[in-house]
Amino acid sequence: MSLNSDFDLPSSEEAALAAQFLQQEATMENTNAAQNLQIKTLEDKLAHYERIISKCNACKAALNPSKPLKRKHGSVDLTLNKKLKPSSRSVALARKVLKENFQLEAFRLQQEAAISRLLDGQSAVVVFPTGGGKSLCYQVPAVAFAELDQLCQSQRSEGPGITIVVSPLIALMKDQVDALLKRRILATAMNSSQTREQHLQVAKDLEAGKLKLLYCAPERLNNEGFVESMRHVKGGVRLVAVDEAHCVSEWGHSFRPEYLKVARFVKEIKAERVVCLTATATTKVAQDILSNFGIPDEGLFRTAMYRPNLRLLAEATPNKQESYEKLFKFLQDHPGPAVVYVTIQKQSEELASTLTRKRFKAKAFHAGMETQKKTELQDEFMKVDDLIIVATIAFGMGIDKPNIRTIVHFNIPQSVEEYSQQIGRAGRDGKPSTCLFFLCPEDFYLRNVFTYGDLPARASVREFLKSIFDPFKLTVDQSGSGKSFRTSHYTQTKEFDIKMSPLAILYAELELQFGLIRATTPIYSTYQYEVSDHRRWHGDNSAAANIINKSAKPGKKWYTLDLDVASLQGGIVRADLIRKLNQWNDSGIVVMKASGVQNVYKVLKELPTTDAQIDDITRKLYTQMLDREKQALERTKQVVGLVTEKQCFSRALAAYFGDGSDGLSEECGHCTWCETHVQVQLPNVKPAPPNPGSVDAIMKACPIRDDPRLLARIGFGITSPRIMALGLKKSGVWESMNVCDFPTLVGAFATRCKVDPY
Ligand SMILES: Nc1ncnc2c1ncn2[C@@H]1O[C@H](COP(=O)(O)OP(=O)(O)OP(=O)(O)O)[C@@H](O)[C@H]1O
Repeated sequence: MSLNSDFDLPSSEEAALAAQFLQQEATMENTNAAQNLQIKTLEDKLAHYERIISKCNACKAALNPSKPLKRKHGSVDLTLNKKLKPSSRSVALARKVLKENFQLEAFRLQQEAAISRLLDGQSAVVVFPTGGGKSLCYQVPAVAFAELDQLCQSQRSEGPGITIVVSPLIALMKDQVDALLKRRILATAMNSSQTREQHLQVAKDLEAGKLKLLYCAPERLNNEGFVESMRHVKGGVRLVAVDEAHCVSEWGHSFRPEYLKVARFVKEIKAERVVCLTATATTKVAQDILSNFGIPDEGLFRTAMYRPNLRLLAEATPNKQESYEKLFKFLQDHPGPAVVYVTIQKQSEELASTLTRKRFKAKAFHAGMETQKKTELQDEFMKVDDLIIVATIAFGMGIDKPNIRTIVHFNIPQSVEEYSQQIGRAGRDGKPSTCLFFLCPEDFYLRNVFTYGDLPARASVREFLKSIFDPFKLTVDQSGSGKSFRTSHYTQTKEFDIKMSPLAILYAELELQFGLIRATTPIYSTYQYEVSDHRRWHGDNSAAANIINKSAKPGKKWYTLDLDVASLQGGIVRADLIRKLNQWNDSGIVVMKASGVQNVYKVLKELPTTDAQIDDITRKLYTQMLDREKQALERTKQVVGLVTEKQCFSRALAAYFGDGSDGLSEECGHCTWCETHVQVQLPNVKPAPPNPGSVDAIMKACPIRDDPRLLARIGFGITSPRIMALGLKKSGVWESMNVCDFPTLVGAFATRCKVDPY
């Protein structure tokens, strides 16, 4: 079975691109060509929207602040009284902005309380369900700061400053920015999908103090240039909004190490306040977020999870074939926009074509598809009311379709959080909608493949640490102020058989927990260029140009330059060579592209070098990794338990998130348990014991003896960078023991290899 990662994480080249952009920025200023660039400016974009608005009377009326909307609620005082106490003033200001800039009548849930706390200068954590309106909690303050300063008579000579929104999804950023621009609120995003010109435009807008909101991915916070520019941004950073803030917590279902650095960033840039937003936080995760950002308990705004219009159903089947039959029937009985969630990309393709053959209008959606195709599909889904999307988790974030009538989980979701987030997309219009969760013993295999796939062998972690702590690999910084080392995460995953995401966690722990290193702006190792203007290219006789031309290897069309080799051979610093290449590129002499991202780490403390020191760190890190694996197993149990225990599903879901279930009686009356009082029971299928013949066959196919986990992975069917490199996936023994319990399999190989299982 082929498993493709379906997580739409921002590209690891994101930060590297930013680095390139910042390096290029200095060069651009001196280049005449730069002034001639046809840049699509923020003003262009706004003018475009202005043109649309000017043609539409409804828009004109709604957006024209000189003609205030008729007030439905007479109590809102739109002429703000400067003498009001801070919180009443903040409430009045927030309501004014909501009406005038967002054309909305009243706040929902605890929006008003959270926003006025922020306007009063304090930080907050907002836990609202999907579609609850979290975005307004930072967008309203971002707009309100200018007027707040006037009211408090604390106007800043440099302007009202900006709000930074840290968000993991590039597609989401774009939607939000477009929506804000339509409302004439100046917002933009900095991300890897942008061209260099767009990056430069953002820098200019920042410099001019025009922007109200700037969206970026957490990876950007590793970029020293970005941190520095935010430290000195005009008017200061008034607010940092952390979207998907559950990623901060190691207890969360999608912990992302880069998120741990957000709190440090907030301190370093002296942001005035923070708002952390999430749709899914258990009590433990919410506490983790609060403590990470030093926010007191009263800063937590959490609303009830219970959605009375959602009917939560579950069905257990002995095999997948039965689930198919039941799915067809269910979709026939429940027409309307639907999303069927599956675990892997291949399944989404296969199930979509099966449904099409059965005459349903169904289409697959997953992270492996081209961006344009995904956008088209999302647009189509928004427009029509009879499409079934068969999707992996890649679908849904930012989809704000009010009338999704049905959500089906065709496989077991990763956690209660994921389940809750996905069902939360149904029935946003408040109308009755149905969610069906299929369970079948086969599905546990897939979940286990994911769960057991992340933990590397202990020896791999040790070897990795030994390698990065190697004093001979350290280089003295160009400033002479300290030492640093460079690595390629991509190469290291293969070298040490550690997957990308646990590798990133290891680096983050070394940085944040042990304080040994600090990630800085990543760099490119390889540049390629194609000459467009030979006359000017030949005419450049500078030292940097000569070294580049001497070192670059010609190809059919492109010259390839290994920057380190060129720098070493030519005796010239990398930065000078990059500057020259950028200059050529900017003035149209060459067309350039860069590749081979290298992560750069500054060494902050003396690195451990003795065996005992390295063993000690390995032990600590590995214990944490084992704990994470246990947590992942527990998450599967919890999500299955939610619908297989004798309990009201809605109540159990609310309780999971520590929600008092206001308005929810003992039984919701519209879940499988409440409707039938019959427990959903999974057939009891016991794992098979390891087959000695298959164990022998794997030992024969793979000579590795110091890594029983790797041998067990071959039998179970869990890929790893080394397994891929050794081509073991194509061997006859691949997945030969996928009916066994994975830890038992590791034990069996450990016994055969006479080593410790972990
Ligand atoms: N007070 C309000 N009155 C009316 N509509 C609102 C209000 N607050 C938010 N909305 C609308 O609700 C929809 C969902 O809001 P938003 O995208 O901010 O939700 P969210 O909590 O961020 O959801 P998700 O978790 O899916 O990202 C948007 O269309 C938004 O305009």
